Amino acid sequence: MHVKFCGFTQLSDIQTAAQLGADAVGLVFYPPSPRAVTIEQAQTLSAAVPAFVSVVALVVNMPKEELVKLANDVPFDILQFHGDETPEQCEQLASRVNKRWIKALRINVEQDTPDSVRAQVAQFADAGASSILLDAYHQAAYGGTGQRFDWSLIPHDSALPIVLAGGLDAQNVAETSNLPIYGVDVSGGIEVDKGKKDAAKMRAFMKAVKRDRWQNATVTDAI
Ligand SMILES: O=C(O)c1ccccc1N[C@@H]1O[C@H](COP(=O)(O)O)[C@@H](O)[C@H]1O
Repeated sequence: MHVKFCGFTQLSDIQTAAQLGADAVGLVFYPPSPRAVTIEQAQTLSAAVPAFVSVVALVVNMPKEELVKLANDVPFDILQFHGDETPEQCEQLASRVNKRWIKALRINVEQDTPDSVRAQVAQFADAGASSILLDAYHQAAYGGTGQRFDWSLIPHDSALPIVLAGGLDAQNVAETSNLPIYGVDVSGGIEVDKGKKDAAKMRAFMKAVKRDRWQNATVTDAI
């Protein structure tokens, strides 16, 4: 199980996340978010991330010119499109800045089914996404709402590895162990305040994921 911690604004928090073994750390480039960072903040934060930890730039409907400037100014590894971007837009924007990308789909329990989610994933797979992130739909926010969705809507035979997000924390992450997912992503569940992470919550989250991972490991996994 891979772990992404998202929404960093403070240097000590991102250093702690890396020390705890997070696979990826996310920076939010969406000004309305309470977790948004400036280019200058992002430069400082990304410079503190060691080798083998990926820096993810989360954007929401960001115009091309702004994205080009972001990619020029901030070293990051992966783009996370978390808005209304179509597969074609994601493909064009990501290729313009030469980055791998993942797309967040916001699951609406009133409308979505495993088949409709699978079909959307296939479209983003065709467009070149590396992974799909599934988050809860909220009518007033693009993400970071702390809300879960009905996990039975996660398709089993997805065309892309699935990262689960939305309302995860150290208490509930073990419940994800039998889901058909590649990783988990958390923001609010490791915070004391929006954008301010809590070292104890990050540690508890990692322990819960890794404990569960090794309890369920097969011999092949463990090699
Ligand atoms: O964190 C934000 O403020 C945010 C704003 C706009 C889009 C996405 C955002 N966060 C992402 O939302 C999911 C779930 O967050 P949570 O764990 O439920 O708080 C996660 O990918 C965040 O990175």
